[in-house]
Amino acid sequence: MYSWQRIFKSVLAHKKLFIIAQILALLAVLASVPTPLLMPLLVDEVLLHKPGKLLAFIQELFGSGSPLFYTLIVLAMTLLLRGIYIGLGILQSKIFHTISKNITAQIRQDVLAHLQKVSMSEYEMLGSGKVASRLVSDINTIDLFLSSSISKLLVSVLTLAGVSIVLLLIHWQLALFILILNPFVVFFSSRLAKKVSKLKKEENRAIEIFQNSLVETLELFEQIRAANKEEYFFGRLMQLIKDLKNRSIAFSYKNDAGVRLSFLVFLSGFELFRAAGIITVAYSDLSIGLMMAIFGYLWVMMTPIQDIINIQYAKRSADMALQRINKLFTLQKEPEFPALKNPFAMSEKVSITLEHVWFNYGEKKPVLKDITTTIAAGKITALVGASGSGKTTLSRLLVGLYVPTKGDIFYNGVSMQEIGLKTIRQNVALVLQTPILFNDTVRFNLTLGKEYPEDKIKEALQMAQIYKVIEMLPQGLDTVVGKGGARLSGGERQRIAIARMILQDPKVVILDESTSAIDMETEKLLFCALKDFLRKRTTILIAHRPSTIEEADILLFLKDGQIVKKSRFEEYKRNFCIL
Ligand SMILES: Nc1ncnc2c1ncn2[C@@H]1O[C@H](COP(=O)(O)OP(=O)(O)OP(=O)(O)O)[C@@H](O)[C@H]1O
Repeated sequence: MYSWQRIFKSVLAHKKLFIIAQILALLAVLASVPTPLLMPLLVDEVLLHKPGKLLAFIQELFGSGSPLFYTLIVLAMTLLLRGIYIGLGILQSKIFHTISKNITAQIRQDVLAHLQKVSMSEYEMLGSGKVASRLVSDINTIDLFLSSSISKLLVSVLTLAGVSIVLLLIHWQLALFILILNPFVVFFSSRLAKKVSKLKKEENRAIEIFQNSLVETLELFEQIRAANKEEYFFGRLMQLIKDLKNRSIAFSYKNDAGVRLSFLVFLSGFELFRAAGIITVAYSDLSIGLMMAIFGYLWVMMTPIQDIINIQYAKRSADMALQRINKLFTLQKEPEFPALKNPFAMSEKVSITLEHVWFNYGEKKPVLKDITTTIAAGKITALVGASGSGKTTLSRLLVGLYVPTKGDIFYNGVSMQEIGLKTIRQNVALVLQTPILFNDTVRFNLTLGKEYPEDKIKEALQMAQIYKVIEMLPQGLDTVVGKGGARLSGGERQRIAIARMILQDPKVVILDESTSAIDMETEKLLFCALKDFLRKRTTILIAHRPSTIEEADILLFLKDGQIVKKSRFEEYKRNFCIL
């Protein structure tokens, strides 16, 4: 979880950079504070012929001259100081941005590192749009606040302090009047900021809902069109756009009104101070030049005050963004079992034993109920059962995507709790019915980034009965398959997934309806080619087509989450009608 305390600790972790930037900020302020004083002093000392310290300073350095000479010298000094101020400002802002980008990149990495370990059940509840918006816009909001606050807050406070000192030295009564009124501006603005933040929250919620719905509609577009439901789904999106628009209007104009109102307060104060300045000149010894300098300082004060106000706005948005990011950190991780033993390394073939295995998704009723059975090593076991009986759930447990709610699973007699889920997933491969491919090349979809010799890839493709298809593609193995593998047929995608599994060379193979989209003839060829490969391993076949499970040595019958029968295929065929 990230708190502001933790984030600012990370800022301080960049100690060296942070100190350099603070020194630059201090120097920038030192260069900027005296600047507004220079030109107005010329009014008194040159125009009104009351020579003072500035003129004496110029004469000592550059000698005496005409009013034009003095004005040009002061102009040059003013521009130089302003140039130094801007230059130092750019440097320090670069440093502060580097610090804040480092921190936000770290937050992004930490969120991703957490998501990587989140349990599957939590992951299923997450919308990808939701996570994307949190990782992109919420972290940007934090970045905006961080970079503006750490870079501008100190400069603003120092500038205000410096200006206050100069004003007090010029005319303390007028200065007190200005300085006492200014906090009211800040207070009034922060009250406005609070009100606006509520609307911002609603706007963000509307953005999130719209984004989730948009992503889902676009992803399922083909199904939506096939079901003739474009109007319904796109109509829903239109409604969400309207909702978003209304909330955005409410937020943006009120936000704008808030900013303008606070500016109005400032401007009113500004005019009031100017009036007070003229009165002070009329009734005290304040010179016209110094009055003009005070007017100049009023402008100088405007930027830091506005910056402080904006930082408050940014802080409120960033608070909410941080809350949403922290919600991602509350997602439960999958259990981390220590990798104490590796039964897969010990022997060629692996048996699997389930002991009183129960499983339920979240708070729902159990899907698997007290399953105790053994899946023999080196055999092909078919899992048979009605739709919804729990076959896929069982295979997810065997591959270590979920862990049993109660009971345990043993591989060659070693509990999964001593093997670790990572080792299990390395050695147990699950091929799904509808594999979704990466929008990348066929090669990447086969290897997932791991290096394999070309002949191994070819062999896997041949075994999976997909080599000829790939050969015909315009760029062969380097052809990009489209989003989710859209440029390939369902059966081709299934065979690519099987080829990937062959390359992975697992000890246990689970084929969950993974040949359902392949014609029976190719399926037969596939199983013939896979025969030797599967015989050297432990295989679990899930299929509804009797022809697919013909090769199985043993059939396990699942009904309502329980194993109700174990038999051979011949027996199954004989009792088909009874079952
Ligand atoms: N991620 C999930 N969250 C909640 N419930 C789930 C989830 N996946 C499956 N279920 C429920 O678990 C039960 C078993 O589903 P499972 O997919 O394991 O059945 P199956 O035997 O493989 O079915 P099919 O033959 O149709 O693929 C079903 O009632 C299903 O609604």
